[in-house]
Amino acid sequence: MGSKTFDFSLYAITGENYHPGRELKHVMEQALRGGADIVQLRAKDAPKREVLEQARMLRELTAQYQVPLVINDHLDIALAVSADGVHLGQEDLPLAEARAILGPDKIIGISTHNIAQALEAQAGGADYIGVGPVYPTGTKPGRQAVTTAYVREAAERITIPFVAIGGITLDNVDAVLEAGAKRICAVSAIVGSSDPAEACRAFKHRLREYEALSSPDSASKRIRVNGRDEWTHAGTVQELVGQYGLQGQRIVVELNGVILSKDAWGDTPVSEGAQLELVHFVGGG
Ligand SMILES: Cc1ncc(COP(=O)(O)OP(=O)(O)O)c(N)n1
Ligand SMILES: Cc1nc(C(=O)O)sc1CCOP(=O)(O)O
Ligand SMILES: [Mg+2]
Repeated sequence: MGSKTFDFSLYAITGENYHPGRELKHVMEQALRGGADIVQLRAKDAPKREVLEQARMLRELTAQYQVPLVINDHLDIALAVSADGVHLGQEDLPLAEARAILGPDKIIGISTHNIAQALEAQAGGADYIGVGPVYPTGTKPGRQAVTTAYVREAAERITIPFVAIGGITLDNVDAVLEAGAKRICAVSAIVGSSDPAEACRAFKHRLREYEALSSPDSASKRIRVNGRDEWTHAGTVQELVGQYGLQGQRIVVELNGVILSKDAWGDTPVSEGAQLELVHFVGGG
């Protein structure tokens, strides 16, 4: 992925401690199949050489799914594997220094825990900020939760993309979306799930529902997808496929009972009342 045009709603972060006995590649591929639309490699305990190998593997995997890869903490590894960017916390290399090293085209995300830090990161040219930890989490034990009050404040005052993070699960995500988050991030609720693909699909479903609810404008269309009523802003079938996190995957699209060739997706409008079947083939070969 060469350019910085990126947007996302579901951000998946690695966390090897959460899936003993299951390979990192397998777990993250499941997350991508389920619709994660940005991936971060976060390996706090591994030796640097191992982090580099994991980064190489994830670079290849995320490229297959046309999803950006961000490296936590390590700018050198991000550069070595041509990752799309880095994520830095308040104790890490400052944004200005990171930008000077990485240049304007790489994504830089900054963790923030209060609105002053968020405004500073925004003014300093961050591409997105993390807002958290919204809830207490075993992934960062001992960190005080900022609660949904900070999510609400970020939604009111921050104009760059922000992603809510920390203790977010399928049981509490509605409150986070209700507070105004349009992007959410999870470690344990995705990679610690016995079915990361299904966890991602469920998160994406909630994100889509809130997106449609929060912007009931004239572009919102009622459609039926795989037997369920949904709202969408997608103009074309291609956009709809992206909205479902299925870009780059092996799928067949049936629109109003007719199978649509992939070449036609970009030119075929999604109209009010359209009935779609998105048939997703799982497995290799
Ligand atoms: C998307 C996102 N938000 C916040 C963090 C936390 O970064 P940081 O504060 O530097 O803590 P560590 O992850 O390095 O322990 C993140 N990684 N990603
Ligand atoms: C890595 C991280 N950063 C946070 C922050 O608030 O900056 S919260 C967090 C942990 C996220 O993991 P889980 O989804 O398992 O709670
Ligand atoms: Mg860090």
